[in-house]
Amino acid sequence: MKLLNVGLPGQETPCLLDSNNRIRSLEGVCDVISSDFLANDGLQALKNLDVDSLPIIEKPDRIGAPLLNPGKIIAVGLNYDEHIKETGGKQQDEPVLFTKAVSALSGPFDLIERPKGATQVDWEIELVVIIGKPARYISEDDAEAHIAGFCTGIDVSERYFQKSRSGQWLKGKSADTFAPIGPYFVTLDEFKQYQSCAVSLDVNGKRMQASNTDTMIHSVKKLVSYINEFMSLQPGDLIFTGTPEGVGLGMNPPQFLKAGDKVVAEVEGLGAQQHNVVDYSA
Ligand SMILES: O=C(O)C/C=C\CC(=O)C(=O)O
Repeated sequence: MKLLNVGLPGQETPCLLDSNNRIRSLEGVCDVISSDFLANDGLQALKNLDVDSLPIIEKPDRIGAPLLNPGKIIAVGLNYDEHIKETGGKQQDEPVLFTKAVSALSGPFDLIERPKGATQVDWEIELVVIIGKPARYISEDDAEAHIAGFCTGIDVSERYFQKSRSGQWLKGKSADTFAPIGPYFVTLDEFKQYQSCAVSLDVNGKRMQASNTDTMIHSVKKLVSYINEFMSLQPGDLIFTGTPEGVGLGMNPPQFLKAGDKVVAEVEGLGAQQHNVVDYSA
């Protein structure tokens, strides 16, 4: 099943994408697709639905993030060899984890806003895991039982804030609009190929990132289990699984986003996002 939320921020309603890629409303059938929806076994309630009877939405006002109100966003750094090389780093003994503020969440066609004082806003296409069931100290073998599905995401990053403002990476990873996800969330039963899908990102029509999740250093199952060593996971929690090579920081000279740029990002099978970049204005 492909699930999405449609509507202006704060007024989203639940929808699904049918087999002809038409958006159909789930209003009155279930609540908005959110951490509460997953915690309340919302996916189970959608089984045996008569999709053809659901009203079609021809022109949605806006497509929102396909999972609202995540309790936390955990992200993985340096999870592809070529990306480690381009940043001049070396592989760490264990996965690198950081958080992104939940207020960074945004929709798949929303603006990416360069925060006040930003000079080095960078792109990072990523496969995003959506947790479906509570998880505590689970093994890699059990990880899939706790995954609801996947979506496309961009780990937008302000490199100066991340690397030169002291302390943890989260300073550069958390501005509003820095975690766009969607356009839809594909449930695990329809997306078993998560460890073998193409990922790409273009800036102003030029391909910057092109890789495949089969080159991740730490697999999705490993990451879910590894994160669980340090914290429990709850329905709706998001895991950004790391970006491959081709970020602006790795270019010579480095290249960053400026107002007016256009970013297109896609994980194969999970849909494409498109964003215009603007500067923060009060
Ligand atoms: O130079 C570093 O220390 C790391 C720079 C970028 C890595 C990153 O942000 C990631 O998510 O991976």
